[in-house]
Formats: sequence, C-alpha cells, structure tokens
Amino acid sequence: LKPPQHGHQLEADRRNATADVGPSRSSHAMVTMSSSALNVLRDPIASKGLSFTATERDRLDLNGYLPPAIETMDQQIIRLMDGYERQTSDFDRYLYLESIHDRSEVLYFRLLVENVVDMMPIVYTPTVGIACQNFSRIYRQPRGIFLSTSLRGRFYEVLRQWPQKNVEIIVVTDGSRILGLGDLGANGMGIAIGKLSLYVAAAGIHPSKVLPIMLDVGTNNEQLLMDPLYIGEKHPRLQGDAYDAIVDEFVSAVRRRWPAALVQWEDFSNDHAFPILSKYRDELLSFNDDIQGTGTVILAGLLGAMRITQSEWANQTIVFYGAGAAAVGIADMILEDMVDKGMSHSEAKDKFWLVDSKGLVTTQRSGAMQSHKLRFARDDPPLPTLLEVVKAARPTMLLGLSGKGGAFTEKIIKAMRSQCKSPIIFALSNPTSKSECTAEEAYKWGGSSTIFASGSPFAPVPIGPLGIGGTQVPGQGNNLYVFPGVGLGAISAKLRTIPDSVFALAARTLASMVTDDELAHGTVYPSLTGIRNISMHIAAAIVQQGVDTGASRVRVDTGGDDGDDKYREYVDRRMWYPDFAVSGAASRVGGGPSIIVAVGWLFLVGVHFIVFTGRSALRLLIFAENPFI
Ligand SMILES: NC(=O)c1ccc[n+]([C@@H]2O[C@H](COP(=O)([O-])OP(=O)(O)OC[C@H]3O[C@@H](n4cnc5c(N)ncnc54)[C@H](O)[C@@H]3O)[C@@H](O)[C@H]2O)c1
Ligand SMILES: O=C(O)C[C@H](O)C(=O)O
Ligand SMILES: [Mg+2]
Repeated sequence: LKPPQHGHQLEADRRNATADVGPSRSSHAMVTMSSSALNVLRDPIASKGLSFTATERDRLDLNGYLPPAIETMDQQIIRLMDGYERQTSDFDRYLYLESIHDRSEVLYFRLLVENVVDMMPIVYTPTVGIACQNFSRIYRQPRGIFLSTSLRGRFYEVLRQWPQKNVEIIVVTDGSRILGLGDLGANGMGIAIGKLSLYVAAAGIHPSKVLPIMLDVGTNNEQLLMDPLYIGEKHPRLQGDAYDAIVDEFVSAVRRRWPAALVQWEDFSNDHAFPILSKYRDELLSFNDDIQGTGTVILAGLLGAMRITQSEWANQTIVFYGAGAAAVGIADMILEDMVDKGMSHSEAKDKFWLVDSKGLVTTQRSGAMQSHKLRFARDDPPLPTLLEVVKAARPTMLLGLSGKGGAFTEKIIKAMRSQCKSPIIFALSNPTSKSECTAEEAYKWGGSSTIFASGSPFAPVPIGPLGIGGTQVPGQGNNLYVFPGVGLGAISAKLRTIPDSVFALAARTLASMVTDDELAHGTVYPSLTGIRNISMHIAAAIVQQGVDTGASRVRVDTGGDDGDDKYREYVDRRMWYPDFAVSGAASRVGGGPSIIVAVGWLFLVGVHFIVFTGRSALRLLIFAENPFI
C-alpha cells in the first residue's frame, strides 16, 4: 500500500515547513502552508476529506483547501455510491474504486464492507483478472513493493525504507500463474492488492499493516515482453538457482524486517509453489493460498454437500479436472479428513481420479511425472479424455481446477448425472471465463438436485418455467472464505508457523457456519454478507487451538470457563472497522494535543486532590482541637 504518514510525521512536516527555503519570503509562507496541509489531505490513511471538522481544519491549516461543506462519513459515502452507480462496466467500477482506494483507505474500505456482495466481484475475481491483464496500462501510482531482478542484493534495504514498522500481512506473488490467465509477470501485482483488500475488508486488518509484494523475476509472456508499456523486468523468467536465490533473499529480508509478519504465497506456478511451501513453511509464518487455502475452502464445501445428500466419504468418488497446485491441495485436505474419519490411506486414495492435460493421471503413463501428481496417480490404464474418466470412475463429485473454460460439456455433465442422483459439481477455475461450466449449465444438464459451486460468482438460477421450482443459489467455492480468517488467526495468536491442523480446523469452522436454509437452496457456503463474522470465527478457533497446544505466543484470559466467547471477543477487538473516528487524521494528528489535554486533566485532578485532602486534614486538626466547631 501507499507509504502511510503518521500523525507525528504530519506534525513534523508542519514544523519543518517553516524552515523551507522558498524563492521569496512572501511565496515561502504559501508554499509551507500548502505542502503541510496538502500532505494531510493527500495521505490516504489519514485523510478524512470533507469530514474534517472546523476545529481540525483550523488546527491542520486546511482552511481554503477544502470546500466549506463539512460532511459526515455517510454523506461522503452517498456521493461515492452515486459515482459508482454511474460507471458502465465492471472494469470502470474497478478503476473507480481503486481511485478511491488511492485517496482514502477509510472510505474505500467502508464502501467494501457495506457492499461486500456487490463489490467483491469488482476488487476480486473476476474483474481483478481484467485489471491484472491491463495492469501496466492502468498503472497510475505506486502501491506495495516491487522486488525485481535489478534490485538483487538490496531487498532488505528496500523493505527497511518502508515507513510502516508493524506490517502484519504480506501477500507475495511472482506473477507466474495469475488466476487461470497464465504468466502475467509484474502485472500480477493486481492480485496481491486484491487479496489484501479482502484482508482489510473481510478480516479487519488495518490497511497500514498489509503489504503487497511483487517478486519480479521476469516473464515468459512474449506479448508483455514486447509491450512498450509493460512495467516489469523485460527478460525471460529467472530459473533454477537464480530464482531460488531471489526467493531466499526475499524470505531473509522479511524475517529480518518484520519477523512476526505472515507471508501468503499467491499464484506461483506449481513448479515453484510446492517447493517454496515445503522449504519455508517451518521457518517462516507462511502458507500457500492456492494449495492450502483452496484445499480448506473446498473441503468445507464438500462437507456441506454431503450434509445435503446425507452421505459420507465412503459413498463418494471424486474426479479432479486439473492436477496442479489447487487440485492437489484439495486432494490432500480431503484425504486427511477421510483418514481422520476412519478410512485407511489406500482406501481413501482409491477415491481420487485426477485428470490433467494428458488425461487420467496414472502410473502407467510414460515419461516423468511431477511429484505432486505422482502421489495421487492411479494404477489404472490411461484414459485420454475427461468423458472417458467420468464413464469409468462414475464420480459423485466433479471438481474443475484446470483453467480451461467450458470443459464441463453437456455430454460430460449428463454422463455424470446418468450415474448419480445428486451430482456435486464445482467449477472452480477463475476468472469466470475460465470456469469449467456456468451455474445454469450445471443445473440444466445435471438436474435440479445438482449441488454447484464456482470459483467466481454466479447469480442464483430459477428452477423450472418462470422459476416455479424456486431458485438454486450457487455457492462461491473460493479461498476468500479462508485466507482472511487464517491470516487474522495466525497473527492474533502470534503463531510461528502454520501447521496442517490449522487448515483442518478452519475447514470445520467454515463448514459449521452454513445454515440449513442455505443448504436447502443447494448452497454449501455461508452468505458473503457475514464474511467478517466468518473470518472472526475461524481466527478465534485458531487462537484457541494455538493457546491449547502451546503454539500461540499470546495468553487469553478466559475467566475459567471453556472460553469460546472470550477468544471471539479477543479477535473481534483486534479487527479494524473503517471509520474516521478511530482511524482518521484527527485521531492520529491529534495524538500530540490529546496527550497535552490528558496531562492537563491529570494535573487538575492532582491539584484538587491535594487541596481537598489538605482542607479535610486541616478541618480534622481544627476539629480535634475544638470539638464544637
Ligand atoms: N476457486 C478457488 O479458490 C481457486 C483457488 C486456486 C486456484 N483456482 C483456479 O484453479 C485453476 C488452476 O490453478 P492451479 O494453481 O492448480 O494451476 P496449475 O497450473 O497448478 O494446475 C492446472 C492443472 O490443470 C491441468 N490442465 C491445464 N489445461 C488442461 C486441459 N486442457 N485439460 C485438462 N487439464 C488441463 C494442468 O495439467 C494442471 O494439472 C486456475 O484457473 C485458478 O484460478 C481456483
Ligand atoms: O484469486 C482467486 O480468486 C482464487 C484463487 O486464489 C485463484 O488463484 O484463482
Ligand atoms: Mg490464487
């Protein structure tokens, strides 16, 4: 995010301004006045825009730099919503919201919190995908940190200069696999920014404590390399030792600068995603969102689906279309849950059928196979197409993680339906254009008892002519339900690392928050309107587990009872709500004066105390001498 300016820094600017050497004495006064006042107005964390009060305007020399109107936050929100509603495309809405983000973090996040269902698809998938594809073209001003090949050896120096001492959450990408859109190089910064918007809006992390980082090691995207407007390093991606050294330098720099911060690895191609996760997960507070966050959210959704069909793992056969980071992350989580619930490892593994671009993932395939796939390879003969796999496996669950839009064709879904009463179909690839099928297609071809979820949102679908059969509400099977709560929990508990048990716990917590009514509509995820509550519950469960197992470095006073509420209160208190009253310039800039006021009060109370006790003592003395007074 933009380097935040703190109250004391703003005050210092005001004082230093008088020492400015201007071209002439008369213009000097003007320059100094305007620069300090404009610093306040242009600081996206401190600025309150038209909500600066008359007193604040006097104190901060803002008079004349703002129009006379003094507005409440709600009035400002009305104006911003009016502008939002005038935008004619989602991409324009994205640009509009980002322009607010750059001017006032508080207003931007208030808009997101109040309009989460409408605005999530704008700042996040699917629109963030368009933003990433065009990131170099829409680039206006700095946000976050670019650690690029040309800065090798200086990463710590760059992080040290970042003005925020207390960064809590870092989302880092190397841009190599942005959603299902492939290698977008430095343009992938848009995804880190989008994820962090959710950390703030959905988990209440303060905007000054989140930091998007782009590890720009080049790109293999020819179009970008040839684009004169491309903002990233214009060379092919570093590989092998050179790549590893960059990641290593990044990790060392973060650990030195912000040892307690959490690092979320985002959208790394799977050749790096798995090795990075296993190399650093025990030495850095970190997790991979695409592997672990996705595994968690999909496990939760499938547990919900089994509540609808009143079945259990023993009754399931699961076909994965795509056998990369996300698919294997999900398979791992399901496998663990199956074993946890009493199945043997081999019994559980037999439930999985993974399909990649070459067909069924099987040990009988010739040539080398990536180790993450090998773990789930079957011993069956090769089957080249998804349709053949569906016919052979007879799945009850079909999960799309291929990045291949439209891959779940009518034939495939109908073949599944002919073998199973309530097909569970999750088309999870992002953005919408990469979804393996639409919600409408899933219900149309799979029947009205189909249970559907998708990575990017789809609108509810009416059932039967004129919707007489009610509506099916597709759930959004997206890691957005998980990473904000996991991050919030990890930093609230001050964990050192994030073990697998945290994700299993997050999945159970999320699954438990789906209501029977939601399930009755075929929705396996709770409504997004409650996302802050969901994040809070996940985080509280993580803190509680951390305290119980000794992994947490905080203590929570539970008052002797089992303490669920106390953990929720503890987390809830940490969550920031976008409001000028608690976070605007007045409270920050007013830090100095309020200390003076507090000291003044203490002084007066002290004087009163001395005078009163002195007077009483005097009276007592006199009374003792003369009992008739
Ligand atoms: N919904 C979510 O929360 C979520 C989370 C993570 C990833 N995803 C989506 O999942 C997709 C894959 O992500 P990933 O990290 O696993 O990528 P990945 O590159 O690691 O895996 C992609 C897999 O799909 C296979 N594949 C590619 N083209 C195919 C084709 N034509 N037919 C069959 N298989 C094909 C590849 O062989 C590979 O196994 C992306 O679109 C991403 O947006 C969604
Ligand atoms: O970014 C998302 O919407 C989900 C996921 O992390 C993805 O890579 O697709
Ligand atoms: Mg991702």
